[in-house]
Amino acid sequence: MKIAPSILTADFLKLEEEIKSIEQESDYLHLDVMDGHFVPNISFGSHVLSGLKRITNVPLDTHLMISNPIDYIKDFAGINSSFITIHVEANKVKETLDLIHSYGIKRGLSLKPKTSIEELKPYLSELELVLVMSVEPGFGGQSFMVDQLDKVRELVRLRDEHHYNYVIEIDGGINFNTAKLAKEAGVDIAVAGSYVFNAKDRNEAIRGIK
Ligand SMILES: O=C(CO)[C@@H](O)[C@H](O)COP(=O)(O)O
Ligand SMILES: [Fe+2]
Repeated sequence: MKIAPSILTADFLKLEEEIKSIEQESDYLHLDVMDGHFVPNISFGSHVLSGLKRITNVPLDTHLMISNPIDYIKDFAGINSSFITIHVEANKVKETLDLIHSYGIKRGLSLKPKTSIEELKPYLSELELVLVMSVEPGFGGQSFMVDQLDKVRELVRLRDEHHYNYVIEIDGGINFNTAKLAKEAGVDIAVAGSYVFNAKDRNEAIRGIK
């Protein structure tokens, strides 16, 4: 299982140093973009992220928790992210996924804990990533919702049955114990924010999860 530390819990006054402190063991850098409308919190936008590629070779994994992602895909395409993930509860899902694809970026689709997997089904054949939220989106440091692993198991089943190409990512409340459950359910990439950034030895924490 790959690990994508979320920089949401990093100290933004020394972001470069913070990224250097985890990049040795990180498979992706997970970037949580929040608009204060789709979720009750505001984080950062493409301008803040635009220099990341100059300071790290770790591939970027962008998670857009915004209501109208179509208006911002051009800006986020400019940061050179490997994946851009939008939410199925956002506006203009199909058009936005097509736009992400037109930039040669891998398309991700996420769902909130209360959203049924049925909502994803029309899009699964065209996705490179499905992101299962294991907390209510908006904040780091929440507890893992173990019932969301049923969605992971169903996504594995659907992928096998229809030969889909997506990887399965899980996001929220990942730590040493919950990562094991995620791996057993079939997760390919686990996002870990507070567990990594609050650890004394961050690379050791990531190695521990792996
Ligand atoms: O997308 C989100 C929250 O909305 C996540 O990526 C969190 O930032 C993960 O933080 P932890 O739950 O691991 O602290
Ligand atoms: Fe996230």
